[in-house]
Amino acid sequence: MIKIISHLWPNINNSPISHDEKKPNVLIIDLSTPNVVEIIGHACKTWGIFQVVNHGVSLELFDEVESQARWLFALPAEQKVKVVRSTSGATGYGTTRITPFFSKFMWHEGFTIMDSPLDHAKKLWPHDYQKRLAPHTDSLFLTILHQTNKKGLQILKKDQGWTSIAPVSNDALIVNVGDLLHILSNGEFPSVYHRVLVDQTKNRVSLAYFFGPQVDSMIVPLVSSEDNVGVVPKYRNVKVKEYLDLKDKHLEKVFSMIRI
Ligand SMILES: O=C(O)CCC(=O)C(=O)O
Ligand SMILES: [Fe+2]
Repeated sequence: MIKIISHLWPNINNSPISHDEKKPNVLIIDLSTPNVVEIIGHACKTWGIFQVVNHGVSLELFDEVESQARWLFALPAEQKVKVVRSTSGATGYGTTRITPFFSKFMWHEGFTIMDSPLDHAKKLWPHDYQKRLAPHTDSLFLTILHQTNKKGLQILKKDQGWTSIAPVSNDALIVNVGDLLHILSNGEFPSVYHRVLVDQTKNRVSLAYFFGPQVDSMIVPLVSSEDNVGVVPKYRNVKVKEYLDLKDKHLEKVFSMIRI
């Protein structure tokens, strides 16, 4: 599933939301390194988020995607709502899935593409916004993010509070662990809690690729390998669809509902 997200601001001079400038030593991983698998495993255990460089995706492709995204978001509202995502659907134009859990909508618009983005046409664009993307974990295995405005993404790091994560270069990708990998790894790779603050003076476009299994797959905590002798599963087996439905209803409480 791919989501293109935009925070487009009118030309106003409101003071920008301040961003935490702490420089975290989040791992920057060169994918051509020989022991890259171990390094990624370490990053998933310690941070749940890391950056990758030397991934083979060209800067030209990112530039092309960004200009297509800007063109898409600049379309008149009447045209965009023709592909509005239905309340139960995953694809099309609209707000984030976490929106129903917050009293205010997030100021952000997105196009999500899975099979066909041309799902249902229904006008439901909200009018009351908050100027950020609220704290959440991503639901699938891994999220791969490309951001054109380097500021805004923050993760909640134990003992450090909200910590900014900025890509090291224009073509660096940020990768973060999602809930299904958390369950699959029996909590060894915890899904990372993150949010996005938006600077009102700048447009922000981000491209998120959510990597996950088919919805009818069963997620089973991996405890049977040689390294895991004696380890008991912390979560019950759960079908992807069931997990996503539970999360839609209960958001963060979902882990406690499948915990053994
Ligand atoms: O825009 C970003 O940098 C992150 C977006 C995000 O967290 C999401 O879509 O789940
Ligand atoms: Fe996210």
